[in-house]
Order: sequence, then C-alpha cells, then structure tokens
Amino acid sequence: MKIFDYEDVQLIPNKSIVQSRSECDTSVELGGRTFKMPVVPANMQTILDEELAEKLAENGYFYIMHRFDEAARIPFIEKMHGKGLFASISLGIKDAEFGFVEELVEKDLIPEYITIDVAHGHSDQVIKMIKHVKKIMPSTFLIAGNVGTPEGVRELENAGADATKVGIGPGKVCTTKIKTGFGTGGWQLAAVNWCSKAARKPIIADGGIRTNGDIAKSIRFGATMVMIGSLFAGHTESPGEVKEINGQLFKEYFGSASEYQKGQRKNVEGKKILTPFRGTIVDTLQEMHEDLQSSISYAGGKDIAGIRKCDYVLVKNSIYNGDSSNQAIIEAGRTSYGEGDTIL
Ligand SMILES: NC(=O)C1=CN([C@@H]2O[C@H](COP(=O)(O)OP(=O)(O)OC[C@H]3O[C@@H](n4cnc5c(N)ncnc54)[C@H](OP(=O)(O)O)[C@@H]3O)[C@@H](O)[C@H]2O)C=CC1
Ligand SMILES: Nc1nc2c(ncn2[C@@H]2O[C@H](COP(=O)(O)O)[C@@H](O)[C@H]2O)c(=O)[nH]1
Repeated sequence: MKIFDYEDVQLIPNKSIVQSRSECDTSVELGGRTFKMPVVPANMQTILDEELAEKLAENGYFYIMHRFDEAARIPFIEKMHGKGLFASISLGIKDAEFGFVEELVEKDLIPEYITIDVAHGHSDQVIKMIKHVKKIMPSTFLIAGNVGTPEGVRELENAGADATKVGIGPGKVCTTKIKTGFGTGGWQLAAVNWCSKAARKPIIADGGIRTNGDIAKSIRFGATMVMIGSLFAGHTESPGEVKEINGQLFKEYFGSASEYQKGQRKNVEGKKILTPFRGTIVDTLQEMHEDLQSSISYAGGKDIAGIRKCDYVLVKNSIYNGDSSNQAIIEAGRTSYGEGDTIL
C-alpha cells in the first residue's frame, strides 16, 4: 500500500472542456437527496448548532446535527419536519441510545439521516446499533463510523450501514494518535484510498482537510463526501462567543473527546484551540464552491465525477512548492484557514 497524505499529492490537469468554471457542477447525491457540494461540517458542538443546521438544509447543503444535547434531538426533528426540511441527527452507542431509537419510531419521528458517531466504529456495539436502526427504521439513511480499515468499512456495510465514515485521529483538535499510538493521522488520504477499494457504498472522508484543494483530493481517492471541522470553525454562525485577545478576534474550536466537551478529564482524546474569527460561513462556502468548480475544470470534467479519474503525482510535502508554508498561506488568501490558531 502507498502511504501519503494530502500535502504529498498533486492532481494532474487534463484539457478543459468548459468555457467557464461556472459551468462546473459541484453537486452530489447522498441518500436520495442532491446537495450543492460534497462537503459536510463536522457534527461537533463548536462547529454546528440548530440555527446553522437549518440554514444549511434550507440552502441545499448536507448537515449532521451533533449528539451532545441529547434531549434536544426530538424537538429538533419536529422543528425540521415542521419546516419541510430533512432531519439529520447523530447517535451514540450507550444502552439508552437503543431506547431513544425506539422512542423515535413510537413517536413517528423518523429522521431522514442518522449518523452513528463514535471514536472506534469498528466494534460489536456499533454493529448492534446499525442492525437495530435498520430493523426498525429501514427508510433512514444510516452513516456509521469512524473506521480506518477496509475490514471496518466492510463489516459496517454488511451490518446494514448505508455509508461509512473514515478517519481515526487526523482531526485538527485530535490527540488520539499521540495518546494512543493509533490512527490514520499523517496518512488519512491513503487510508481513504485503501478503504474506498473495499467499499460498495459511499465513504465520507473525515478529518485532516486543511485547504480547499484537499476536498478534490479526497474525491479523487474515493470519498463521496468530506466531513470538515477546522475550516468551518470561527465563523459568525459558529456556536460560541467571539473572544478578543491583544486586539485579535478568535472563536473556540474543541474536540468532541476533549475535557471541554466531556466536562471531565476521562478518556480525553481531544484539545481546544482558538481559531481566528473569519466572518460569515456564507463566504467560506462560496469560496469552497468556486475552488471546487476550478478543480473540476482542471480535471477536464464538468462535474464531480470528472475528478475521480484524473492522474496524480506523489511528491513528499510538495503542496507549498518549496515556499515557506507561511508565505504560501498568506498568498493563498482566505484558504489560509487554520494559520494563527492558538493551541490552549
Ligand atoms: N474521529 C476520531 O478520530 C475521533 C473522534 N472522536 C469523537 O469524540 C466523541 C466522543 O467519542 P468517544 O470517546 O468514542 O465517546 P463515546 O461517548 O462516543 O463512547 C463510545 C462508546 O464506546 C466505548 N469504547 C470502547 N472502546 C473505545 C475506544 N477505543 N474509544 C472510544 N470509545 C470506546 C465507550 O465506553 P468507555 O467510555 O467506557 O470506554 C463508549 O461506551 C465522538 O463524537 C467521536 O466522534 C473521539 C476520538 C477520536
Ligand atoms: N481524535 C479526536 N477526533 C476528533 C475529536 N473531535 C472531533 N474529532 C474528529 O475530527 C474531525 C474534524 O477534523 P478537522 O481536521 O476537519 O478539524 C471530526 O469530524 C471528528 O471526526 C476529538 O476530540 N478527538
């Protein structure tokens, strides 16, 4: 198996077949719905709240609501359905979650999407939950994760998952690889490639996206959708207060397995950072859309499928072209996300 990550890959251009990048279609189908982009904000408390979820759904984007306000999930589904919008929620695997799924069926509140969201998704308990959900809610599109191996993908698919989420430890606020010695951190793109060869259903590449170009790379190596935390942190719409430090504005971004999320220092595998405030998420989504349209045009295609077949080169750390990363980041303008993050 070839081992590489996002910064080691460059995709090779093909002759363009469009007159303008605006002709390139970035839409993607998942679970019977078509979304504007193959991108979903991470189901984390500092990335997404109900207000933003509603805004994303209304505007044609996929979203997955986090599971950290358990009691809010039923009213959330009711609110989304009341507005004619799709409901997409997350589940854990503790015993009470099995009862929660039954309660949804009893109340006839069937979410269109459910994501089983645990750190180590290749487990008997996750397989048990997949079977439980698919048995009593067969119409719900079920995403399960996270895994980092083809065996993990296959077992979750065989249990009934409609899509799997790949990525153990590549996240910006993740400490799994340091604390446990395990994960796909540093070779996440190769892991997506490896897993996609075994997959019969869509794969969501989760974590490690640092630039908009990494979205196209994820698709090239087999992802249908890309889950992103850090690039979506720090916006006006992001949950949490803006903080001013030495005249600079920041917002918090913390891991779902951090002590800030858990409220205690137990099995901590995440940290908190301050990320520079970067204005409205609408501008970030627009830039992502334009950059992805450019990617499609460089691939010589007209839609996302065009990216899947293009050639590539592997050159260790070639992304900044020999420039110091800071300089390249400054020149890249808004794609400089993440630079200046303060680790707490
Ligand atoms: N993508 C990633 O790399 C990671 C993501 N996260 C995120 O953090 C959040 C909290 O996750 P998590 O810590 O799983 O807690 P959860 O609350 O999701 O617990 C998961 C369940 O699995 C059990 N479990 C057994 N082995 C493990 C293991 N190695 N790691 C985690 N759980 C295990 C836990 O029991 P017990 O607690 O008793 O062990 C618990 O019952 C989730 O949103 C998850 O997506 C966390 C770490 C890595
Ligand atoms: N190991 C941990 N991983 C975490 C934690 N909280 C979230 N995550 C994962 O990170 C991605 C987002 O990654 P990013 O690079 O785009 O910022 C998220 O979707 C989760 O899979 C955590 O506490 N520990």
